[in-house]
Amino acid sequence: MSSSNPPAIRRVSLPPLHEFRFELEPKEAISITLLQGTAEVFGCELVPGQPHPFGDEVRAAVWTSEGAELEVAGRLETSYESSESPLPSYLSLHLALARLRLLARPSTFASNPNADLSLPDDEVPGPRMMLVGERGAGKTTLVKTLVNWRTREVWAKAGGRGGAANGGGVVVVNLDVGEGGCTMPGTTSLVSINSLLPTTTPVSPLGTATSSGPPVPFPAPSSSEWSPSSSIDAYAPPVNPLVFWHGHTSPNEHGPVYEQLLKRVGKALKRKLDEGGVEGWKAGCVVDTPGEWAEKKAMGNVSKAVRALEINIVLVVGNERLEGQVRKLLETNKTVTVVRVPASQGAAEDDSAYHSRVKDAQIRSYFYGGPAFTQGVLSPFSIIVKFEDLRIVSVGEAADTVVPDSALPLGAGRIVGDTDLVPMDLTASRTPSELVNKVLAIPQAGDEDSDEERGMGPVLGWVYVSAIDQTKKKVTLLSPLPGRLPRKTLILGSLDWQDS
Ligand SMILES: Nc1ncnc2c1ncn2[C@@H]1O[C@H](COP(=O)(O)OP(=O)(O)OP(=O)(O)O)[C@@H](O)[C@H]1O
Repeated sequence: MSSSNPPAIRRVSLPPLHEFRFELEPKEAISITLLQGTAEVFGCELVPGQPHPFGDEVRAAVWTSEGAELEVAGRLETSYESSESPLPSYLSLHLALARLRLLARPSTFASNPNADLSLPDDEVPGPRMMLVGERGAGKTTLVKTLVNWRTREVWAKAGGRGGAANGGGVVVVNLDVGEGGCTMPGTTSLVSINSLLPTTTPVSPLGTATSSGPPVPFPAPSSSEWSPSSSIDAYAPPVNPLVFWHGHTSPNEHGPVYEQLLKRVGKALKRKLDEGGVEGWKAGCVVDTPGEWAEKKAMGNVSKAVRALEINIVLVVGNERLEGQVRKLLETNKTVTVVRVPASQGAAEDDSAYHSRVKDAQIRSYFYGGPAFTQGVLSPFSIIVKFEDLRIVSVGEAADTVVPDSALPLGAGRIVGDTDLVPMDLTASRTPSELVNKVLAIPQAGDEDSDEERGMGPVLGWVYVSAIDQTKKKVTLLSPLPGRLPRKTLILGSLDWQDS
């Protein structure tokens, strides 16, 4: 332990099928040690005798199937035991998914050149499941839990840890631009998960795409307050996602761009599932969606995503009313099954201040690493770029400010298309206020590629605008890597952050 002051210690005897739920206040940090029995946090097992650190206002729960004795060290004001855990129904769902994966069968048409093409295709796809639920229903947590159980299942079959490296990992698709998942907020992403996803802080719940080398732990805090030691074993695992930049934290902002991204994600998912070998294809995908989609006015997005991602199971996380609405929405779609699980009473909608603190911490972690329990230290670089070496653009930005189509004279087109790139005038007087503190995406597509490919294609990473000097015609950027920018074109959205 990292300080001289001994921590408050308490024992928790958790009966079978109970949860020990806790919500940390900003200055609180605890460690939980499993003394007896078995227990897990969102599908990731606690290792007996090893202190597991938690901090940074995380809200989580330890669940036990057969009973557990826990030691909780550190100050913790809000915690309680609950006998009303939805985990048994989540476990039944996991078993049902495991069965569907067993029954999945690739088309014989692809492998048999002599197949009779007049017969119907005999492909039985694995589960491609999308979660729908209100904000704070626990969708991301359930995604994490199901993925962890899948990883443990594959490891058990392969005879031990790391077995999933041979394939069989589920593809996690994050359509919730409000949170980063494993990368920057304002993005949609796809990633095949083959490692356990521990919970230590609210940052990087689905792994981390930022580690560029072996993790270097943060130094222990110097305050006399006790704090648990961080453990590299409990870090969010490094993952390698394919990421598309929306640039905004609500799917309703620049809706047409978001819709285009859905189609891109759909195509990328097909490729990703094919690349994962037969076991990966059978494992299918789990898709996290924005809580906004559970509202009646935004629910149309559910059917759009079902079509774009070829979803065959829509999992409603919540009440029967929402289930009824989703069933009605999808009643003409015969290839989709709608099922429901209850939301966890431990899950709660995060208030906007908390949400914004987590968003800031997620952006910070991309550049500086951390929080200490979730990821090691990273050291970003400050780079100065001349105006002439930069082209900062927005995607279809001006389209929102022009009049609607219906108000245009007959035959006249819109000034800017939904996905056109609109360059920013770096010399304009309003530019510093619009640019400083913004996060800019670096497209994978090269400067010679089409506007559409740069604006809507996957991204390499991000830089942050620290300052602009219009007299010297230079922009100061914070970058995860030193040296020249890999692309001249950088894409602006509305994602901002204070590097303090
Ligand atoms: N069983 C539980 N006990 C305690 N806290 C929980 C539990 N399940 C989830 N939480 C917490 O509740 C909060 C909301 O959960 P989560 O982020 O999974 O919901 P969500 O439906 O994805 O929300 P959003 O739509 O806003 O993204 C999170 O802080 C999460 O850690």
